[in-house]
Amino acid sequence: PVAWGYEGDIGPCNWHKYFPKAGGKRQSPIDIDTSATQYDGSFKPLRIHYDSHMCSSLTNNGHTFCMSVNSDQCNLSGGPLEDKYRLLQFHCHWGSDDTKGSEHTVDGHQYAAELHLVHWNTDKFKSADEAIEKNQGIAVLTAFIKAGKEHRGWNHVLSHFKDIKKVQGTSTVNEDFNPKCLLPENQTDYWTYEGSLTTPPCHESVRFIIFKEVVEVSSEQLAQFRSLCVCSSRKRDTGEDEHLVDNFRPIQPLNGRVVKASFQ
Ligand SMILES: CCN[C@H]1CN(CCOCC)S(=O)(=O)c2sc(S(N)(=O)=O)cc21
Ligand SMILES: [Zn+2]
Repeated sequence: PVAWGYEGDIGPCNWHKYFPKAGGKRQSPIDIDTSATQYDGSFKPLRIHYDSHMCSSLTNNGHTFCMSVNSDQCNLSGGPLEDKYRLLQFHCHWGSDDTKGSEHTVDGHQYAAELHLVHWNTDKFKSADEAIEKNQGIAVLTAFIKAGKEHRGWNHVLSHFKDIKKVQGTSTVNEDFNPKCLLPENQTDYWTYEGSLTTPPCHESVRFIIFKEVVEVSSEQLAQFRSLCVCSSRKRDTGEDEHLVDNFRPIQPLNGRVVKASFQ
């Protein structure tokens, strides 16, 4: 597999050389210009049904932490979606400090981090591997994160981070944990548009659903995101660990796409 990252020669400006979709016309993330969004009154209520007995495993894949879920009871439908989608995994993007880290921006404002709950279309496709390449294959529920009061739900995830500090570390999460607790209270106000995976291979298969309400976590909790390392061994020369930070892709051209709003 081709190595890619967020800085230097393997950074986002060069992804298109090995991952041609990265140069496509409906790429993500984007800036949400709230003066140009269009209210769509036709959306049905979003239906987010997760069970909390889903056993899952947390991995550091060198690009983010990834909580993979293997429960067929975690489903998403309604809102702008025509089909039923199943939760595959969730992960985040964050910065080297609290002033940056989100992938999408709102009127040019970047948040400290961004949560992605990734779902695949089980009505149209037989596997996630198939769905990630197809239009309408993926739906990503997205919440912005800012520094503020401590978020107790996040501690269930962060308590496993010591096991995944190094790349390819994996930890099994068995306790009753429902990822719905990571979403904002208001789940009726969101923006939505058609985009892509924000990492290689950048398939243009994603419907983003981005909540307007921002979730607060403490600065100490954000610092724990930054405790993850990007490699499995110590850096050769300095002997220092290289920490996983600024794992967000720059915003991409809208190319005429319209961002819809579920609220006026
Ligand atoms: C580091 C690789 N990130 C990929 C991994 N997956 C692709 C391969 O899937 C195999 C079944 S994914 O579909 O889970 C996915 S969603 C997003 S994002 N940031 O746009 O929400 C990135 C990625
Ligand atoms: Zn993501």
